[in-house]
Amino acid sequence: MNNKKKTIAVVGGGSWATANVKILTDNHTDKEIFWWMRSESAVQHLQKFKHNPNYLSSVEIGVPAQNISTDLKRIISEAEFVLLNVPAAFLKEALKGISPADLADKKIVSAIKGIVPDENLIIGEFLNQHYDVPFDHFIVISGPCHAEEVALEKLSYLTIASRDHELAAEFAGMFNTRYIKTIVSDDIYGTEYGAVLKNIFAIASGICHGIGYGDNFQAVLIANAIRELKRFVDAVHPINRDIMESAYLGDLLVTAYSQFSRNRTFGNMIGKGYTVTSAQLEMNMIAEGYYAVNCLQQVNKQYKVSMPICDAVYAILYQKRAPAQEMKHLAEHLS
Ligand SMILES: NC(=O)c1ccc[n+]([C@@H]2O[C@H](COP(=O)([O-])OP(=O)(O)OC[C@H]3O[C@@H](n4cnc5c(N)ncnc54)[C@H](O)[C@@H]3O)[C@@H](O)[C@H]2O)c1
Ligand SMILES: O=P(O)(O)OC[C@H](O)CO
Repeated sequence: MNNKKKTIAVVGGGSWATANVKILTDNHTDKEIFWWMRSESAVQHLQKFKHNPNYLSSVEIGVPAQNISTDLKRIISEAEFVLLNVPAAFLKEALKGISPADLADKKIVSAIKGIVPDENLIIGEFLNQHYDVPFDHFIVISGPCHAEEVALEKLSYLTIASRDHELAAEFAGMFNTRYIKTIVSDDIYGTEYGAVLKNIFAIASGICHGIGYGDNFQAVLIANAIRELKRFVDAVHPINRDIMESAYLGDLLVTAYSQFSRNRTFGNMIGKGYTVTSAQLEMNMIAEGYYAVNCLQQVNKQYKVSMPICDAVYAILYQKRAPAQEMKHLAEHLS
């Protein structure tokens, strides 16, 4: 394992980027952190007051002022590891000034739980096809972990997945803290798609709650959701995986039940009758599952997996079907 000082560029200015900066700072590995975000006013606020003005503003930031910038090319050029936290829907836009040469020889870590719209690619595939990032240089961070609980230093577990076990272990070493434990995996496809799907299922859970279904129904919905998740990831990347592990079932449970879940909150508003636009405006946060369910419909044309929960969410969000009617129809197909 490589013991020299690590350099890492954190890309994104939202809750998860802020939480990851905190974890990296609290971890004791010798490292220098660089941080990019698109908002100049947020950068200036961070440099002056050492807090992100827009997300997790209680977290004190220890990154030196000169290492925080809106110049993505410079921030990336400084680092060996690049940690992406931009919602998938905005990733293309965020990387538009970046060329494959800028990412050559970097280790790219995705903390994103989404699919790139139009391309319909998960992040590892997108970086490989558009930026020549080899899969051996690619790492995924996932698992049941909300940024808000990181800010509170509540004990959490993250799964670090890479085809290169040593690389995953090296990165996990940069993430372990008193309140973060890491699990190493080699299942990048299952980990990425599992995280994408759990967001869609959390929207379904929120919609059902908003309509008025109770805990008894929610339990059945989630039991069906984990089977739907398994069917899909096994079809896309059939390896021997235990779907009960934290990266799959754990992440589904936290997002479907937590008060901090963006996707559940968004779904709840839809169930209560908000339009998609008004729910999005109300939140100031991104529900990845909204974008993902549209992409997934396209991806699943190839695999033809039976996905009744995803189909119901798609029908409500993109075909303007009435939530109560659609969920009643779904309920007849659950077991
Ligand atoms: N929040 C969490 O607890 C958590 C945990 C694990 C993974 N993630 C993943 O991290 C990624 C980032 O999510 P988050 O929770 O930090 O987001 P967030 O909801 O906290 O913040 C929204 C982010 O989106 C950016 N954004 C909004 N509109 C934009 C636009 N038009 N163009 C470019 N950027 C725009 C904002 O600047 C901000 O960085 C997502 O893929 C999410 O699934 C989040
Ligand atoms: O759990 P949510 O709905 O806040 O989703 C955001 C991230 O995907 C966290 O896993």
